[in-house]
Amino acid sequence: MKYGIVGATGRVGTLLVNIIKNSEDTLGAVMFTGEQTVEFPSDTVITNDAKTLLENSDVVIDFSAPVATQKLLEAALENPKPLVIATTGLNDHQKNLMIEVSKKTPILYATNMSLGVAILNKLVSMVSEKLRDFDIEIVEQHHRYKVDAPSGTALTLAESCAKARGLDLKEVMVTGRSGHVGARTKNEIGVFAVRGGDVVGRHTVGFYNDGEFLELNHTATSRETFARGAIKVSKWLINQGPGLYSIEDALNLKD
Ligand SMILES: NC(=O)C1=CN([C@@H]2O[C@H](COP(=O)(O)OP(=O)(O)OC[C@H]3O[C@@H](n4cnc5c(N)ncnc54)[C@H](OP(=O)(O)O)[C@@H]3O)[C@@H](O)[C@H]2O)C=CC1
Ligand SMILES: O=C(O)C1=N[C@H](C(=O)O)C[C@H](O)C1
Repeated sequence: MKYGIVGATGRVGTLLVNIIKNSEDTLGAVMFTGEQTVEFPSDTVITNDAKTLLENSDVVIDFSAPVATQKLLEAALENPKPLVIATTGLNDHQKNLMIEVSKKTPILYATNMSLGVAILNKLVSMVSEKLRDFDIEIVEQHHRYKVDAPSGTALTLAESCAKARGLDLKEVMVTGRSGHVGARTKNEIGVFAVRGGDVVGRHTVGFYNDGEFLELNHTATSRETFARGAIKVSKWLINQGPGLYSIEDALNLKD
C-alpha cells in the first residue's frame, strides 16, 4: 500500500515515516510546509500541495494542523482517497467539510489513535450514565509544545459523558474557574488542560460524589502508540465504502 502522510516532519509524522520505511508498504508522498528535517526514501514525492499528495497515495494519514487538514479535505473533494485524520483542534467548518468529503470516500476521524483511549471512551460513557449524580471533571496533561486546548481526546471524552446524560456539551462544559465563580452547578462538566515537559498524553476522567469518587485514567507513554494505531486503522479503512468512521468501527468495539 502507498501511504501519503500530512505532517511527515512532525513528532508523530516522523514516527509514521520510520514505521512505513521499515514495512512492506511504500511511502508514496509526504506533505509539510517548512524545513525538511526527515530523510525520505528517494522515490517519495515531497510536496506542500494536497492534490499532488492525494494523486500519489492509496491512503492518507494526517497528523498535522487544522489548516493543513482543511487543505487536504478541500483537495479530496476533487480527488477522493481514504483518509485517516488524527489532527485535533478542528473548527466546525472543517468538521462539516469532513462530513461532505466522507460522502465520496471513507474517512476515519479519531482524536486519539490508541486502543486504551477507545476503551476509556466506552467506560466513561457507561459510568456517566450509571453514576448520574456524580460530578464529572476531566483533566488532560500534555507536553509543552501542544498548541490546542483542551485536547481533542478530552473533548471527545467530555462529549461521551454529556451524551450519556442527554446533555449538550456546549451548554455544560466549563474550561476554567477563577475568582468568585459560585458553587458548582449540577450538570457542569469541567475540562482542564495542564501543559509541561514531555508528557505524551494523560487523560483522567473523574466522577465525584459525597463519600466516594471514581477516577479513570489513561496515560500514553510513547507516541508510537498513536502512529501504530493510525496504520492499523488505515488497513481497515481501505476496504470500506464512503462514510465517516470512528476508531470504534475500525476496532470492532461497537455494541
Ligand atoms: N489522534 C491522535 O491519536 C493524535 C493526534 N495528534 C494531533 O496531531 C497533530 C500533530 O501533532 P504533532 O505531530 O505533535 O505536531 P507537530 O507540530 O510536531 O507536527 C505538525 C506537522 O504538520 C505540519 N504542518 C503544519 N502546518 C502545515 C500546513 N499548513 N501544511 C502542511 N503541513 C503542515 C508540520 O510541518 P511544517 O511546519 O513544516 O509545515 C509538521 O510536519 C496535532 O493536532 C495533535 O493534536 C497528536 C498525537 C496523537
Ligand atoms: O498533541 C498531542 O500530543 C496529542 N494530541 C491528541 C489530543 O489532542 O487529544 C492525542 C494525544 O493525547 C496527543
